[in-house]
Amino acid sequence: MLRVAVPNKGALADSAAQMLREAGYRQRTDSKDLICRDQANDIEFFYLRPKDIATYVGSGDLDVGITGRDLLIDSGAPAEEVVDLNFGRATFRFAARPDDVDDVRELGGHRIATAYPGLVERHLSDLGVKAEVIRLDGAVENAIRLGVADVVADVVETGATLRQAGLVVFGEPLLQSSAVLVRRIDAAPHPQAAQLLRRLHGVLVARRYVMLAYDVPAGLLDRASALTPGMESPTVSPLHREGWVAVQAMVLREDVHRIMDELYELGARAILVTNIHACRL
Ligand SMILES: Nc1ncnc2c1ncn2[C@@H]1O[C@H](COP(=O)(O)OP(=O)(O)OP(=O)(O)O)[C@@H](O)[C@H]1O
Ligand SMILES: O=P(O)(O)OC[C@H]1O[C@H](OP(=O)(O)OP(=O)(O)O)[C@H](O)[C@@H]1O
Ligand SMILES: [Mg+2]
Repeated sequence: MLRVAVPNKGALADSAAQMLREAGYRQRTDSKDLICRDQANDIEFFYLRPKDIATYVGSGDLDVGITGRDLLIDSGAPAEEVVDLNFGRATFRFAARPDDVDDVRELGGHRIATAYPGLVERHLSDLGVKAEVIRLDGAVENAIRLGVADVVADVVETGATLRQAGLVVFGEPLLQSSAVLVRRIDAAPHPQAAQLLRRLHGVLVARRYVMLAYDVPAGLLDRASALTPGMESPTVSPLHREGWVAVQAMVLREDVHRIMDELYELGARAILVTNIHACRL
């Protein structure tokens, strides 16, 4: 049975459970449950703090897990990213009072408060900067106001928390983070892990693409196909009406309205868009 770590609460928990549901797996119905066994798929989910997930996976106690890229790096665990799951996007940045520090090269000798000390220390050592890293559990923006630190290093999503604390970001982001599937480095192949990965890929594709169907005069098929090349090639079926064909192809969701306009101008009609619920490519 495959043992999978899933965030139990916080910024990644709901989206992770939603994605696993879309991939056809059973998920807990009570947010207090810490384990959910999906017998039919031979897989067991363990709900854990996202900060601990890379540690469990790196030690081999669990086979794979969903966590943040920043948390994976922070842990220093022997685990690696298998796929970007395209949710929980955030940047990880330095911030300080305006007109205080505004360049990472000026960080030497400063006190940096963070809940991600492993990530920050690694970054500073890569830059060759010697600073004091103060490990806090959260609400790190307050550390400056309270005189505990001069700089914070934290997750920034909308920037609202920093703004309210009167802080501004400086320097390049340390990292662009998002939710990722992780496994132990050098993990042996596992059939259920391969199935999980295939299903998650299916969800990612189903979210990014829609199915486009339209009718077009056969003489315009080449030009229409160039607009909708699909994955391998569009499906073309005969229509009862002489000289017309029906076409079906996957297109990127973000492009669909532009493509529909172009198809209509070309002469295509009955242009329909439908969602894809799941797929294996
Ligand atoms: N707005 C956000 N705040 C915090 N973390 C976020 C946000 N958006 C995405 N993330 C990502 O979520 C992960 C942190 O999740 P975690 O559950 O530990 O933090 P949290 O939601 O702040 O929960 P808590 O503060 O209750 O521990 C990181 O990978 C981080 O990059
Ligand atoms: O850029 P924003 O959209 O404001 O989001 C980022 C903020 O949200 C998180 O804090 P959280 O509310 O989880 O509190 P915490 O610091 O106690 O973890 C994170 O630590 C940042 O402070
Ligand atoms: Mg938090």
